[in-house]
Amino acid sequence: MIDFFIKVKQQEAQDLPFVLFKKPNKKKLVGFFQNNDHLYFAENFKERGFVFAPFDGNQMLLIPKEESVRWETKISLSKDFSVNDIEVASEDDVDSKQYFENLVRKGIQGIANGDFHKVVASREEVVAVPDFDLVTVFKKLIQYYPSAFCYCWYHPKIGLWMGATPERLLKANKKRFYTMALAGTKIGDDIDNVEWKPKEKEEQQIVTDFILENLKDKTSEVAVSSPYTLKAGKLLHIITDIEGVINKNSNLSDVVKVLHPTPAVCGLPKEKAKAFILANENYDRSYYTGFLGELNIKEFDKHQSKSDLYVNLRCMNIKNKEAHLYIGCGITKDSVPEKEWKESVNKATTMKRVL
Ligand SMILES: C=C(O[C@H]1C=CC=C(C(=O)O)[C@@H]1O)C(=O)O
Repeated sequence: MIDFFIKVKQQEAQDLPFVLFKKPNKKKLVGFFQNNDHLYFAENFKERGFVFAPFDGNQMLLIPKEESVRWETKISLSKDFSVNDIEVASEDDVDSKQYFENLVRKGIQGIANGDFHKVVASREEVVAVPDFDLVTVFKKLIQYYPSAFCYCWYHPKIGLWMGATPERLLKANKKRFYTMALAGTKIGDDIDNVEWKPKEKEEQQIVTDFILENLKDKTSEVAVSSPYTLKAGKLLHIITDIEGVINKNSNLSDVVKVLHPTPAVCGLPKEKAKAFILANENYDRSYYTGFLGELNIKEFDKHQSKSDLYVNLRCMNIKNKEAHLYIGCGITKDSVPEKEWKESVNKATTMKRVL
């Protein structure tokens, strides 16, 4: 069998769609290589393949299982992969900083007016990448972020996206499901010695409550963990695990509709926060804060099909020798615009480190 990355290069040379991905804390790298350049869509979550869905709208792209070949390989993670911290906030950022801080202020005002409890404000940052090489960058991504879902997705009619996300949207195996409530951000890597402030704890509890409340009539036997700290590169977040059973009269599609877009990427209540985002952010989120992953995939030796979907965070779109990075921050009544800007700068380094 030829080398996995030679297969990737061949697919790239033929300008055909593909996706490469590695799940959190796993060493298996998987590729779905589509046989033609059609654009396929998933409509009802009954399809099989790899789905790539935008933040807004229902056009979920699909690399169908029956129109692609699946490859896998084992990767070895080098133990001390040293990641240099890079200075990112510069004078050039003054306009973006001002724009973003104003957006945060508007969000805080919306909360004060009672329009919503929480909203996620985001921005786009463009970095020149004249010598971009997909395989080199993807290899760094999987080395730097072993605990993330790392992916590289390409379609000649849509473009190239890459990311390393800490947020799982939904894992479903027949009727059993798992999801997480994620919120709060701190710089650091010591998960045992982190002190979360009441503001962050409260922000995360709101997310857990939202998920439980909204899944109530679609699921049963729901179990909830205590909140704990999750490491995502140089950042830490609070998460709560939630699992249970999807009711007989509900299905995967119903559960995804409840969860997406999650309060970690949109806000609460969902529709009002979404309307604020669409009206006030000065760019189109496109696939950032959408979701992606395997849909109804049967593993080699097992008979059950599984879906495993992630939220498209800490990601970038490569076009015309530029990397478009996307970064967002959860805004609550206690947010401070300058601090939220700094948090967005820290989050942007997740992708900048691999470029
Ligand atoms: C929206 C993003 O992060 C979300 C996920 C975790 C923590 C978040 C926060 O603390 O604001 C965000 O809700 C992003 O990284 O672009």
